[in-house]
Parts: sequence; structure tokens; C-alpha cells
Amino acid sequence: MSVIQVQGLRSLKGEIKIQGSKNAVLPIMAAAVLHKGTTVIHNVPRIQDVFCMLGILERIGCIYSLDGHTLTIDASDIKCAEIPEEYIKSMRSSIILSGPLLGRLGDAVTSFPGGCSIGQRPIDLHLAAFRTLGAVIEEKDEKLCASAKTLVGADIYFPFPSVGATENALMAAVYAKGITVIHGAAKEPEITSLCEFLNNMGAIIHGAGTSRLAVTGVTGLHDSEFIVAGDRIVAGTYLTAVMAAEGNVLLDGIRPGHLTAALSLAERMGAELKLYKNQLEVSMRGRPDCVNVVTEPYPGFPTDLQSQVMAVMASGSGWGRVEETIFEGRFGAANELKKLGADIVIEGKRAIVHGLYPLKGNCVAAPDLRGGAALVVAGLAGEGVTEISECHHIERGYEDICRDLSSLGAAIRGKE
Ligand SMILES: CC(=O)N[C@H]1[C@@H](OP(=O)(O)OP(=O)(O)OC[C@H]2O[C@@H](n3ccc(=O)[nH]c3=O)[C@H](O)[C@@H]2O)O[C@H](CO)[C@@H](O)[C@@H]1O
Ligand SMILES: C=C(OP(=O)(O)O)C(=O)O
Repeated sequence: MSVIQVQGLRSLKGEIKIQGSKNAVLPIMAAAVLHKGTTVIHNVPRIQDVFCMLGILERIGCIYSLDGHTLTIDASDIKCAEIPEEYIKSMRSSIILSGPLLGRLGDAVTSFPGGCSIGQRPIDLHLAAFRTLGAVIEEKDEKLCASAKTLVGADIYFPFPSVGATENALMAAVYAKGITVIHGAAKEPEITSLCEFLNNMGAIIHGAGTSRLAVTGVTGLHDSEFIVAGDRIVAGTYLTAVMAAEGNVLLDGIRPGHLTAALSLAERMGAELKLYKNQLEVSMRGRPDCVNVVTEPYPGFPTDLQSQVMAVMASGSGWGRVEETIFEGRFGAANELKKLGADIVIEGKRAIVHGLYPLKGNCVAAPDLRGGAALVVAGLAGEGVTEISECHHIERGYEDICRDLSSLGAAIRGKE
């Protein structure tokens, strides 16, 4: 699917099951490499990033089967410690395989992933963590080679929380001799779920969900089975869809407690919410109010929902300010939203949004994964047809956004 067409101004109604989490499943798939045996993972979303990770796992020697949403990975025989460059280019988070490869084989070869459309995204903290555990890192022919005869547990200090660096440090530390303590760890629910997954396969990790993680090195892991949690960012995206289109929808299969900051923002904007253990009901009548929002590491408001909230405000009422503090280039959706008639002024890391309703359907291009989802959300509040190209970005993280929103009554379809 390369193009999505949305005919706006229809309210949404119904119930939707939220797919498994991209940001939880990718490190879990990488962590499966640590174990010389079989791992079964349930609720795996069928998204492009998962297929890309499967491509890498196959190239390094894993055998896998994906049956519906259940993935079995046999990592008994890892043949190669190198992450192929073409995969690093198509999925930046392939870098999270370097920790498990280093831990399992004592070697990991990757290359600098480079900048992407949302920011530079350096990997200095990942490399510093490997060095602290005793790895030597060399740059050869634009490749980065990390190696260590033995990794030794140590204190790793992160100056600010990085999700990927915390995951890499955790996975590299699983087989390190002695105790590793990660200070300044990221606290995202996906880190907690990685800790649960690793402990379930025999690792010893304490402190999940806090900024101090302690890993006691082990000498072996065992076969295991794990269920991936629902995707809080996909749920948050559909929450913004209901706010833009108006209506009443039940989002099933997520923990509302993982979306606290986004839910309190939605309430400030006028949404009515009912929270259940694994479900969230959202109702929106009338136009959402524009408010001020700042992205922050978890438990703050997530950067991965910033573009979608900007789309809601663009079609809301009043003035609001969106401040992006995590990635320096994450306002790519703003220029496209302007083509739909949105009134947005960017001032450095702040965007001032003046709500206007309805937006006007037009042709736009998805700038990145969440920016693309934001354009779909804006299209729901647009008069006429919004046509979004470059939808391969959206497919990185959404199993089938057209299927999901059309089941709620949206007039939306994908085209090749
Ligand atoms: C697959 C996955 O889980 N992706 C998520 C992960 O990305 P990712 O793990 O790449 O994001 P990080 O948490 O590492 O990035 C946070 C900030 O730290 C900076 N940084 C990071 C590493 C490093 O070595 N040096 C450095 O300076 C980044 O440029 C960014 O400014 O967390 C982001 C922040 O919640 C989310 O938007 C992404 O959806
Ligand atoms: C930025 C994102 O993902 P990634 O880190 O995989 O690019 C995202 O999920 O919004």
C-alpha cells in the first residue's frame, strides 16, 4: 500500500482490538538471540519493522516461523555477528541487536545508522555502555566492530534516558560476569516488558520500571514463551483519531495506565474517557480544545504521539503550543498539515497551532511513521478527500490502519 485516501467528516463508532507493540516486540526479538534454543512470542504485530527484524535474524542464522501473530525463533545456531547494512538503513532500531550479539558471541558488527527524518539519533550511549562492560569498539571500513573476550559487570551511567541504549546495555549485561547496574535507565513500559521477557528466560534483572536496573550475570538461558503487550502508541493514535473525527470508541487490549500523560492531555482537550483494566473508552463531542503540550521521556507525554496530537489541534478550536524535546527534527508533519489548511507556525522546537475546522482535503506525503499517522488523523477532520502518499512509513508500525479505522466507520482505503 503506497497511498491512503480518506474521505473526512464521518464520526467513528465501535470497538477495536489494538495490535501488539512495535517497540516492545523489536527488542524482544533481538533478545531471543541471546538464547541457544527456542523462544515463542505471541501477539506479534504483522508490521514492516517486524518483517525487517525477521530478515536480519534469518541472515545471522536464526530459523523462525510466523504463524498468524505467533512467532517462534530458534537461535541455536548463530552463524554471523554482522547486522547487514541494508537492514540498518531501512530500520534504525536494528542497532538493538548489537547488545545481544555481543553478549552471546563476544562480537557484534554494525555500522553507524546515521540520521533519519526525525533527528540525528546518535548511538554514543549504546557504545559507551558496551565499553563500560569491557568491549573494545573499532571502526573499520565504515563498520563498527564491538568485541570482548569476556564482558564484566559494571556501573553504567546514562546522562539522560535512552530507550535503545538501556535495552542494549541490559541485553549485553545478561551474560556479563558479576553485577551490572544501569543508572539513569529509561522507564518506558517496553523496557519493563523486555526485563520481564529476559527474566522469564532465566536472566536476573531487578528494578524494572525504575531508573536503576541491576543485572546479575548468568551462564545460560532456557526456552520460553511470552505475550507482547498491546501497542500504547497505536492506541494513542486511535484515541487522537476519535478526537479528530468525533464519536465513541472502545480500544481493547491495552493498559490505560501506560498512557496516563496522553489521557490527561485528551481530557484537557475535551475528550471523555472511561478506563478499564485492559480497555479504554473514548468519547468526543464537538471540537477539541487546543492546549499546550511538551514531549518528555516516560512517564511524560510521548514524542511518538506528538504529530498525531498536533493534527487534532490543527482541526480543533483556539490556540495551542506543542514543544518537542526528544527529537530535534520531529515536525515533519507540520508542513503537510499546512497543505490541508492547518495554521501552524514552527519556532525552533515549538509549534504554535491555531485550530481551524474543517481542514481541506488535499494530496500530502507521509514524512515518517507517526507523521504519516497524523495525516490520516487530520484527513478524518478534512472536507473532501485527503490522499496520503509514502505510506510505507505508516506500514513500519501499523498493521492495517485502513482496516482498523474503516471498522469504526471511517471512509478510508489503501491503494498500491
Ligand atoms: C524501537 C523503539 O523503541 N523506538 C523508540 C525509542 O527510540 P530510541 O531508542 O532510538 O530513542 P532514545 O530514547 O534512544 O532517544 C532519546 C534521545 O536520546 C538521544 N540519544 C540516544 C541514544 C544515544 O546513544 N545518544 C543520544 O543522544 C536521541 O537522539 C534522542 O534525542 O525511543 C524513542 C523515544 O521515546 C521513541 O520515539 C521510539 O519510538
Ligand atoms: C520513532 C519511532 O520508531 P523507531 O525508533 O523505530 O524509528 C516510532 O515508533 O515512532
